[in-house]
Amino acid sequence: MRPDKPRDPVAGPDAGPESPYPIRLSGPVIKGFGRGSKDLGIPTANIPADDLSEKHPDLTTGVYYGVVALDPKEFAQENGLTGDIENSHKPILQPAVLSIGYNPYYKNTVRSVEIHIMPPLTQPSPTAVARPKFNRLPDFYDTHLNLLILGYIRPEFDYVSVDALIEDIRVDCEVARESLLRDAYKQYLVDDGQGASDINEDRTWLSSF
Ligand SMILES: Cc1cc2nc3c(=O)[nH]c(=O)nc-3n(C[C@H](O)[C@H](O)[C@H](O)COP(=O)(O)O)c2cc1C
Ligand SMILES: Nc1ncnc2c1ncn2[C@@H]1O[C@H](COP(=O)(O)OP(=O)(O)O)[C@@H](O)[C@H]1O
Ligand SMILES: [Mg+2]
Repeated sequence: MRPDKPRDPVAGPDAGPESPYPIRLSGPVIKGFGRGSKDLGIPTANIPADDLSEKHPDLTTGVYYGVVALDPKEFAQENGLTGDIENSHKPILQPAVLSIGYNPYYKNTVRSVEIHIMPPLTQPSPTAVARPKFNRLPDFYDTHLNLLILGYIRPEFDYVSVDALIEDIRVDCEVARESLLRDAYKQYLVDDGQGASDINEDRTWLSSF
């Protein structure tokens, strides 16, 4: 059960991702149990755990933050910065919070990798308030997704109620946002021309489909 302790506002070192991060995972968006939207009001794009099992078999289960991109050939997205429909070949890099594991509240028997895509960090955070409306895009099942995991937030827990689970995920969104807003992490989302070559490489990888 979740310990009754206050949560830290950020996770991971301010100086930037520390080994084993960043971790690259890819896959097509698959169907989960259909609970994210229906029970929680929090859609999560599920990808197969195969890539994780192959490349990082020892990665601990838990909640993480990072950056995702969706293949623009399969899913055309509105660019949050301009309001234009982005039909070009340039994918949009988006902040994300994710869960890797067995969802103890639901007692799953197979490990899932589930990603909630958050709105651009330039927009006000919808999850800064209690009982928020979580970010919702049009469905993009089967779309190829690239994910760069940048840091670990917490272990998975069981909860006394669905409301307690939703509230903890709301705080996860805030922790992910504040963590990604730090200078050493922002560069994974936005090319400011100052990024080190390894960060530029990771951004290029994110956009490669
Ligand atoms: C950021 C985040 C944190 C989560 N933390 C937990 C958790 O601590 N315990 C848990 O049982 N499930 C957790 N979940 C998983 C939800 O229970 C899961 O998203 C939901 O069951 C939807 O599953 P579905 O995609 O199969 O429909 C988390 C999900 C997200 C996005
Ligand atoms: N912000 C978002 N983050 C992740 N997926 C989203 C988002 N908005 C819409 N979706 C869509 O919702 C689907 C996930 O909903 P969910 O209720 O978790 O169903 P499932 O159990 O099939 O994963 C994703 O596969 C995606 O197509
Ligand atoms: Mg899901």
